[in-house]
Amino acid sequence: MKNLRRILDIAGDHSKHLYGSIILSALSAILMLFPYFSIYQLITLSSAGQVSVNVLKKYGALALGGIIFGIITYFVALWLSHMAGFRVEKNIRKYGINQLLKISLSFFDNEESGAIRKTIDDNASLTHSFVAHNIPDIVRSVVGPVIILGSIFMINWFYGVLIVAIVIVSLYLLKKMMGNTNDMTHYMDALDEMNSASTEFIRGIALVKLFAVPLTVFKKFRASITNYAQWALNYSFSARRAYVINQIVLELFPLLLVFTLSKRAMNADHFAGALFCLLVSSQVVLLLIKVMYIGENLTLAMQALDRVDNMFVKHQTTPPSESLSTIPADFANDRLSFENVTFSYDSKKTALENISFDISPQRMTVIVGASGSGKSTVARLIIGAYKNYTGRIFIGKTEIKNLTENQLMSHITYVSQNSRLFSRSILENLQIANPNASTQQIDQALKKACCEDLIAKLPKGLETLLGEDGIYLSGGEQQRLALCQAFLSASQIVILDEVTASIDTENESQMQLAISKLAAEKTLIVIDHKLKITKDAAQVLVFDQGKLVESGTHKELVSRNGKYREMIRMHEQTQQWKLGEGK
Ligand SMILES: Nc1ncnc2c1ncn2[C@@H]1O[C@H](COP(=O)(O)OP(=O)(O)OP(=O)(O)O)[C@@H](O)[C@H]1O
Repeated sequence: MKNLRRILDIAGDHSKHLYGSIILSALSAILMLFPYFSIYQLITLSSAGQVSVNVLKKYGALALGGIIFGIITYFVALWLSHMAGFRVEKNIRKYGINQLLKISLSFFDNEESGAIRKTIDDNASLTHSFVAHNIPDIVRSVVGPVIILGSIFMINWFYGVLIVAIVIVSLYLLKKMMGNTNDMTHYMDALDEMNSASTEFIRGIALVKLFAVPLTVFKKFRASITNYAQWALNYSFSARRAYVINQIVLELFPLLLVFTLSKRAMNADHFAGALFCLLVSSQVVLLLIKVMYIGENLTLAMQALDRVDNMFVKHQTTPPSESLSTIPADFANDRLSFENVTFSYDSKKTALENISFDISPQRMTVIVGASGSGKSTVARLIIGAYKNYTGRIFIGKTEIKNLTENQLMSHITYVSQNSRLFSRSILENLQIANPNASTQQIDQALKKACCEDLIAKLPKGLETLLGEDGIYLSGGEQQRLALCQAFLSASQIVILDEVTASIDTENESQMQLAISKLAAEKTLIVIDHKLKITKDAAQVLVFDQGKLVESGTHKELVSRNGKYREMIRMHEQTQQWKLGEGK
């Protein structure tokens, strides 16, 4: 009942379709019993010699009518349950997307996008099929046996008691057959893990072909299949004893009935009653077996709902205390400062250690360092993705721990090297950064972001739909449009995280030009390993193994014989090697 309530809540205004489906399924179960009732009546009447053509026609019509209307009402019930099922599926997806919008940014650091989509999609369609197909079946499987039992009691109380005893034992065994719920949870987890590993496998198959590597590199996929097989086996084995006993118990009633009949003196009335009970008892057996399978689907559907819920639980953002969050930070004019900040993603390794620095408003700060030195982690802490650091991060006098992610993100634009556009028109994509931007503002932003040539070559300019007619933009072009979004947005702080990392030289030079224009308007923090724009920066922060080892202007840092100078020297060397190779 609790589970039904949960599904009705998700169905929302379509719950009335579900109620309709339940009522019609019950009606269909009753109608489908009419043929048995007709047979019983005919045998009883024939023993009294009262069967005429008219009586035969009457009960024949009753049986046929029961079957026809039973089928029709069942189809209508299924139609209604499908309507409710689709709404439940839609609402679960909607819930998933709403949760994604509310969830902490750290969530996306830890979960693969493919796995998130699969969890929402798979579990939404699993719940859909339960609502659409299994709910009408559950109703029929419950109503049918109740009516059958009632009529058996009316005919012969002894048979009634016998079958009730069998039903009680069988229900107990059915519950046992659901198996160990713990095994079931592991089984579902293993299934999910295998699904995402298979997606990864399919994605990587091109690399396997290109480099002719053996398939054994997909150890994770193999391990996930073995793990799934193990849990599938564990789960099935945990139900096997109850399953076998239940099958025996369910076949018991017809056997006992035949046995009892053979012991009694038989008159026509007895014969009619016994035949009726024998016929309908097989229905009870069939329906109970159905309950057994549906019961398993119910557990799966409820676990599917739990899985969508649980995916988000540990990343739920906690709102800061009301009094502190209302203190306004002036993102345009205040300094951004780290005071003795230490942070680790897990207990194994410290990602940032005792970091302190000041970033001046409306200036460009460039963060450099080797891979894994902690550059992106600084950005993630500024946008509030993680709050479990020690030390303090301020914008002006406001500690950012006391601001919600939404408050922070409405003032900060974060562009990463993975920023991608939606499959909508370019204009719509740009308007995401500022829904009220005028045509003039958009034109200006395109100009500043050096995107005019990019738009000019598209068939419908700004109205061009991405993804349609095979129109796609390269990663570099998408990054340039992301910069245009940064110009358009009202954010005063812009963080560019390795935006030029994997783009071609033409896009890169356009972007560098755009970045220098952006630096004139906003507080700009650029994470860059190519060391190409450090000369224009007001400040360069040099990171090494989670520590801030140097800071200053490019000129100051070059004059010191430190880490930065070493990086520049190595960078120049690699450039020369490249040139040498080309000769
Ligand atoms: N989500 C995460 N969970 C656990 N550890 C992480 C996570 N993200 C980063 N790290 C670790 O934290 C350290 C700093 O990572 P970070 O991404 O900040 O480095 P980075 O300097 O930006 O490197 P890159 O230039 O390669 O992006 C590294 O040791 C990295 O392995």
